Amino acid sequence: MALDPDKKTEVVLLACGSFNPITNMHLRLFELAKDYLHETGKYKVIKGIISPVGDAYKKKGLISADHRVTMAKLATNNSDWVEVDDWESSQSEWLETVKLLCGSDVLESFGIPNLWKLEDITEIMQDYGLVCISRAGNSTQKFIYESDILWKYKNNIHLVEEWITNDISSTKIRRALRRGQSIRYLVPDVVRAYIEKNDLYSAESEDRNAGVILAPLQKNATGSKN
Ligand SMILES: Nc1ncnc2c1ncn2[C@@H]1O[C@H](COP(=O)(O)OP(=O)(O)OP(=O)(O)O)[C@@H](O)[C@H]1O
Ligand SMILES: O=C(O)c1ccc[n+]([C@@H]2O[C@H](COP(=O)([O-])O)[C@@H](O)[C@H]2O)c1
Repeated sequence: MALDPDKKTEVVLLACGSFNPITNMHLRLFELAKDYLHETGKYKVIKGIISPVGDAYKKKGLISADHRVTMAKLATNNSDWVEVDDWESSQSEWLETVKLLCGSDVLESFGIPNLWKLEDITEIMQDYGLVCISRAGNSTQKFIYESDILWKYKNNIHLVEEWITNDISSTKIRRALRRGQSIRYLVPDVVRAYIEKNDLYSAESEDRNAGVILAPLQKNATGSKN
């Protein structure tokens, strides 16, 4: 049977990360990627999934997965296509990522020695593809030219230039909170209320996992990775 050339490929977008806490920009990533893919005329985005990383990732300042998942769920409650999956966050071991929607800092992290397994990057690129939203100040295109593996699979990388630039990051949200500054209009109101009610971010919480080597690198150091 001949394939229908007008049939659009259905796409599920998966975003991994700490979401510590989730911000309006994380939610914008999905809208930007969906608009971009629809404008190509080839894809139909049917679902978006947010998968917060588990506590075993041990990134500095990472508060408990329970809180991070709850905030992500509150933030997506009124979305009709983006939802939160807590499977990854509830695993006792840190897990490798296999397909994704990401910001360009994550794409650039592919180049950090021993952080990602080469076979994982290859699988993501070859079998699933990647939608990358460029972050203000990042020259992602140049990075793709300079990386052999990214260059090889460049046709599977959808680079979305974010022309309404917005440099919100979770790090900046936590910093503002430590300084007693307002985070209103930077994260969804329900997330802001949850952070305040549970007094989630402080100088103490920022010190969590201080001095711990990130899980992927640690795995590598013990020889179980690569
Ligand atoms: N302003 C932004 N523009 C483009 N991508 C972003 C932006 N903020 C976050 N992302 C992307 O969202 C995903 C999840 O990010 P993560 O949870 O690490 O948040 P973050 O804001 O980057 O956190 P941190 O400040 O702690 O690094 C990653 O793919 C990251 O690149
Ligand atoms: O799969 C891997 O090898 C891998 C290596 C490094 C990072 N990751 C994922 O990338 C995400 C990075 O999140 P963050 O908050 O550190 O920017 C997080 O979801 C990690 O699990 C995944």
